[in-house]
Amino acid sequence: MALLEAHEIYKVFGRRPDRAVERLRRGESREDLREEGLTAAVIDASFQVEAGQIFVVMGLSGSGKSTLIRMANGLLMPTAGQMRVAGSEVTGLDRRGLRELRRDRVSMVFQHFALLPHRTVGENAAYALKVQGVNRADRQQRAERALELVGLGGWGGSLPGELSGGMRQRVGLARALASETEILLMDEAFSALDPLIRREMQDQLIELQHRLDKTILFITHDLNEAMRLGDRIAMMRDGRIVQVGSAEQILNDPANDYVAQFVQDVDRSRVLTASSVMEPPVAVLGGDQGPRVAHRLMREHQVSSLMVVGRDRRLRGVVTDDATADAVRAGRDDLAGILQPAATVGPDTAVADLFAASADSPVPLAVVGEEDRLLGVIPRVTLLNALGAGSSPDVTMIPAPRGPVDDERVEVAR
Ligand SMILES: Nc1ncnc2c1ncn2[C@@H]1O[C@H](COP(=O)(O)OP(=O)(O)OP(=O)(O)O)[C@@H](O)[C@H]1O
Repeated sequence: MALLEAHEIYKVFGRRPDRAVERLRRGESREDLREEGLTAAVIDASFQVEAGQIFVVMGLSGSGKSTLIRMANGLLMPTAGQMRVAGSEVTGLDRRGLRELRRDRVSMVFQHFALLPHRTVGENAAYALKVQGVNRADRQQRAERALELVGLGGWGGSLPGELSGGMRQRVGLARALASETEILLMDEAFSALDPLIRREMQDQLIELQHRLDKTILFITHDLNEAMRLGDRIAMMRDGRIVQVGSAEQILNDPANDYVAQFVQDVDRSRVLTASSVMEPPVAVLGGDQGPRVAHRLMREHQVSSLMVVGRDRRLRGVVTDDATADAVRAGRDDLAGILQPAATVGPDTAVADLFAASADSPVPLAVVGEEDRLLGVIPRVTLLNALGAGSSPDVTMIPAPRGPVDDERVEVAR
């Protein structure tokens, strides 16, 4: 079940917003309403965030992102539609329910969170806990733990003025983490930072998310940030969500011209991963097969190398046609001596890093999952195409087969 779910949400600012929603539902446009001084900030937005995901809402200024995220913790109430957080409907909560929601379930990090300048970093990190009435010893302990998580262990006694911008942002993050809620809302949290520090914070957030398994709703107007962080991304335009998908889906299959135009300058080679350019191997060789079978398979499939997997599907290495032909001529009946180690990458390796990983090897790159199980191969030609992926829109995209190599292909070799 989704941990956070928005269902057909509308938010209209201005007089008689309910009637405005009816008009929008009947097909009137945002501009029609604007002429009358009404702002349709969010229009018919639906999405689901699964537990443990980073869900990014991305859009230009004024597209409705902040309004949307504020409805996830009840800072704003939808004009129509439902927002459900951890099974409870935010719209239906009274003041006390909302207080509990913000205390126990959802904390928020802002772009410019006001650190209290005369309070120490530790007191700032513990601030939300103090407001919640957590006792002093507990809040100190939780704040210290949170500061350590963001790399500020030992800074608790300093004043905010003694910290750099990036460090202050970490205090804001620590403040949210100290609440120990399962959901974090982050509104342009890194937008005020220098590019290098921003990247560092993004890396740290990804790392923290892996470690703490938080569910994060992250707002940004920066597409590269969205692509780096988002397990899923909702693209907003003029109050509407125009596409929801993974970075790869949005790059490879933009829902409309607007999204296509938006993503055209993205460095694809950094966003696309090995799993999006790999292909299933035409055939693989069982580890207990000999050079004869290898030779026949390579001829049949007109390939010059074969990946060799054990019965457990783990990659054992690769054999080439030259070596195999020699072994057949020499009358050998096992692969010993001709099996070479294959160059391998994980499915999440960025396309930009594939070429280095191939170590200039003439055989395809093997993509392996957990325990070295073969997921697919990336032929040289794809690698060369993918190298130009940063600049060329027509990089070869091959649908990613997920999971292990299918049985049929392994059987060929047996
Ligand atoms: N309290 C409000 N009263 C009236 N209009 C509002 C209010 N809050 C937001 N709006 C309007 O709603 C629209 C969406 O604003 P919102 O702040 O959600 O967009 P955004 O995508 O977060 O943009 P930004 O990145 O600039 O904050 C804008 O036209 C904004 O002017």
